[in-house]
Order: sequence, then C-alpha cells, then structure tokens
Amino acid sequence: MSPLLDATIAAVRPADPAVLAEAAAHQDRLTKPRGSLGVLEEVAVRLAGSAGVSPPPMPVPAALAIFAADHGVYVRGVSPWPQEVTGQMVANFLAGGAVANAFAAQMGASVTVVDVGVAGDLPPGDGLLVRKVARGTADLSRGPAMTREQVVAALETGIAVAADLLAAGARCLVAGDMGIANTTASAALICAYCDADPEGATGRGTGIDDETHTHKIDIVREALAVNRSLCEAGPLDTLRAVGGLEHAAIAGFILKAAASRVPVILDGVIAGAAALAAAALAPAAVDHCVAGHRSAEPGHRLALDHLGLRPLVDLELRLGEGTGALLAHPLVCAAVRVMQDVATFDAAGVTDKEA
Ligand SMILES: O=C(O)c1ccc[n+]([C@@H]2O[C@H](COP(=O)([O-])O)[C@@H](O)[C@H]2O)c1
Ligand SMILES: Cc1cc2nc[nH]c2cc1C
Repeated sequence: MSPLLDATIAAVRPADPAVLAEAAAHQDRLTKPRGSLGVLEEVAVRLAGSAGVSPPPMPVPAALAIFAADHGVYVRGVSPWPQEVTGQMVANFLAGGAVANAFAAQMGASVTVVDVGVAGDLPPGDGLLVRKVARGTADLSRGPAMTREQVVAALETGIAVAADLLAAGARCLVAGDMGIANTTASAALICAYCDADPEGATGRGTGIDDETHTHKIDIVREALAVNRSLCEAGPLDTLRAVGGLEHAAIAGFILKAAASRVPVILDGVIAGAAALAAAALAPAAVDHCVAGHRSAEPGHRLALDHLGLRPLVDLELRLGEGTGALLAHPLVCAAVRVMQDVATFDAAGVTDKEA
C-alpha cells in the first residue's frame, strides 16, 4: 500500500483488556448506584481502555478537522445543492461563519480545514490546508471513484493532519466533512462494508424530494453493480471504488488517532462510513472511536450497529462539518471527570449496599 499507511495500520492496537476491567471496577466503587450514569460509564471505561490508563486523561484540547472534497456522482442529480457550495462553505469555515465554528467556539475546540479534493480553486485564505489529491472524484456510478494512488494519498493526508494536530497538543480528535453529494458515496460505502441494501441505507442528505430519493437509491445500486468486483477485492479497493476523498482522509485521520491511543469523536453518516473503512483496514481502530451522535441519515444507524458503537447524542442533526461530534465532546469530558473526581464509597464513608 504505502509505508505510512502500512505503519499506521500496524500501530493500531486494541483497547487494553486489563485497563478496561480496572476502569469498570473503579466505576463500581464510585458513590452512585452501579450503572446509574448509563452510557457515560461505558464511554469513560472505553477511553481508559483506549488510552491504556485508568482513569483516562481528560480529552482536551479537542481539535476538529473538516475534510472537504467534491464528488463526480454529483452529475447524476443526487443533491439539490450546487457543487460550488463545497468550496464556498470552505471559505465560510475559514471566515468563522459556519455552525461548526460556532460549536467549536462553544466547546473550546480548534478548527482545521483541509481541501483534500474540492473541484474548484479556493481563494487563498488564512489557515486552509491545501492537500488537493484531485478535483473531486470520478462518478462512482460509472466506475471506480478513485485510483489506487488517489485513495492512498487521501488516506495519507488524513494521517498527516492527525499527526500534526497531535504533535501540536490535541488530546481528542474530531472528524468533520464537507462535500456536496457525499451522502451518496456514504450510502454506497455503507452498503459495501455492511452488506446492506441501498433502499435502507440511502437517505435524503441535504433534503431531496421522493422522486430524487428513489433516483438516488438507483444510483447507489448502479455504483455497487459497476464496482462489484473491486468492492469484493478488499477494504482499500472498496473505499476507492465507491468512496470520496474526504472519506479516505477521515479514515486515515481515525487510523492515526487509534494508533496514537487518542480518542476520535465521529460525526454523522460521512464519518460513520469512513470509520467502516478504517475498521475494515484495522479492526481495533473502533476501540478508539466514540460515536458523537446519530444523524438522521438511515445509513448511519447501519454503520454504527456494524461498528458496535452507541451514539451519545440523537437530535436529528444532518449537517455534517463535525457538528454532532462537537456537541458530544462535553459529554465525553464529563464522563472522564467522573472517573477522575468522584469519591469512592470507602473514601466518602458512604455505605455501599454490596458491603
Ligand atoms: O453528517 C451527516 O450525517 C450529514 C447528513 C446529510 C448531509 N450532510 C452534509 O451535507 C452535504 C451532503 O449532502 P448531499 O445531499 O449533497 O449528499 C455534505 O456537505 C455533508 O456534510 C451531512
Ligand atoms: C449550506 C450547506 C452547509 C453545509 N455544511 C455541511 N454540508 C452542507 C451543505 C450545505 C448546502
């Protein structure tokens, strides 16, 4: 594949089972009825297993990376929005005017914007990482979306961005996306990795009518049929056949977080589809992922079920940009704070019903 990708995949290790057990036992000693913090207990235990230490380190500062790219399948009429919105929203991220910027400011997260494959030229702006692998993908409904070289370059971009953010001190990575038509590629990836039917996996994205939705399902079916042999050839070929450049970059970003034992909070259906690719390449990567939210896209539920991840927030969001993941960050921090701060029954002199 590539030395960087191979080394990153090789460095991904599962959660430490001894630390998982220690963290779960610690939860049970804290002054609360056992299990009373529900999913938050699982999250804190998960972060301990990921980091290899209990209690786990506080996942701050958080760093959001928004990977932007365009999609050849756009020409098939699968999105109601003009393709140039991808580049225009990149400019909006850089100007600080998007929802992702508002949420990141609220959560104290940094924002990094990466052009991994926007079709148009972006006006040079402060802070944009130009890592254009191609000017959008090829139309995945007619053949492979990417060449082998392109998918590897996009994966390497995600790895490099994660490495730089970690080197700069980030202790929690947040995966965001921007790309008109990328819910079509996400649906195709979910079908390919989860063996799901396009009808159940394909949603309305940014908002399409019934007729366009039926057409979009047909396009996903066509994509799977025309790329069938490639999708059966292995996880990397599946990603290049029906994925997007931002999916590949996010998969690399997840792999690097996992290899570094730093948690990565996943956003909606795009990050979910990318996580399927990362998990297919390195199954233990899932141990370092937190599902920030569940998006309104139906395929997202299939992806999260396949990954065995339970979303923290379920607010019918369908925006992308990392917004759902950012909303979950304070919950993840609160879960860790409990492990770090809450007194045990012994220390507080509270009678434990088990004693
Ligand atoms: O995060 C999600 O689950 C999500 C669901 C629907 C739409 N989006 C965003 O909307 C864009 C893709 O929608 P579409 O309809 O053009 O495929 C892309 O920029 C995504 O970030 C994101
Ligand atoms: C305006 C707009 C903002 C977005 N943010 C993520 N995807 C998006 C799609 C559109 C259309």
